[in-house]
Amino acid sequence: MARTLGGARSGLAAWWWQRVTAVYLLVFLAAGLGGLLLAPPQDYAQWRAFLAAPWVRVALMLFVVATAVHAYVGVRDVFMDYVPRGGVRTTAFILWAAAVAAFVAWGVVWVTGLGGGVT
Ligand code: HEM
Repeated sequence: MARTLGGARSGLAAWWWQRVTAVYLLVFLAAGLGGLLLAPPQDYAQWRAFLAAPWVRVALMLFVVATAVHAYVGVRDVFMDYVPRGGVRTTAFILWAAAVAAFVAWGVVWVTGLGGGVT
């Protein structure tokens, strides 16, 4: 019984994380695209200053993390629903986790390098 409840809770947590991250992704994209359309940086110097602003970097880093959590949970759930338990499913989990980890590593390098941060 306890195990059944635990399973239900972890499924609920995954469901919650996927929706919370989906909301952030939608708000980030709408606000980001809307803001850039309304007041686009006019030249290279303005783009650099914009991308170097701490709040922009925090928002972009959250975007990378939210995308990673959202994509990891969502695709993992697809594997759990459609791939039978066993070696193939385990291999799929490992490959997918590695791909998402690589994406996060790339995102960290990308965001910290914006505005000439690593030069
Ligand atoms: C900016 C990017 C993205 C946005 C705005 C977005 C948005 C959403 C939204 C609104 C949902 C529905 C959530 C709900 O049912 O309550 C969803 C579900 C989902 N997303 Fe994303 N998503 C994005 C990127 C991704 C990526 C990169 C992946 C995987 C590689 C992904 C995989 C999924 C999966 C598997 C589901 C669940 C579908 C289902 O349960 O039927 N999403 N997404």
